Amino acid sequence: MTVKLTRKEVEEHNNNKSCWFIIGNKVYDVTKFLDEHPGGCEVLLEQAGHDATETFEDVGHSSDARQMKEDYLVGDLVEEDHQKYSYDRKATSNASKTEKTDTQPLQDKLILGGLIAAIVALIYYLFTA
Ligand code: HEM
Repeated sequence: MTVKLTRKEVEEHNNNKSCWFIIGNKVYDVTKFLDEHPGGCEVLLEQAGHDATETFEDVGHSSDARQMKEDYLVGDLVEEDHQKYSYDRKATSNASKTEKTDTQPLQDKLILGGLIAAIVALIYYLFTA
């Protein structure tokens, strides 16, 4: 079973003896990773006890880095402390993009139908002229 934590509990782990932060409503303990982080320990300590989602995303971490962070997972935030992130909004706007492409086949059919009608009209015109 996953451990459920509150933002308040995470806030207490805000130093180099115990450094936790939140990424995407999940809690990570990076105390042991501080000296290994390729971006340096300072940036991690700045986020200690806070929500590091936006900064983590802004850096554009590699998929290896994303995978790596799961080694430091300690638990999930309780439902009440969940937050909507701007990358969720991005995800929704991507979803509406998908909706747009969903209507694409209909547009394609209309264009194709128009073309066929034009060709039929041309043949009819040639034969009756
Ligand atoms: C558990 C969480 C994290 C893991 C596992 C992680 C891992 C990594 C890794 C593997 C890299 C090397 C480049 C790459 O592969 O993308 C990196 C670079 C970096 N990370 Fe993190 N990181 C974490 C959290 C953060 C946070 C919260 C920040 C906040 C600012 C941050 C800032 C940076 C910066 C500034 C670089 C250097 C980018 C560069 O020099 O190109 N990281 N991180």
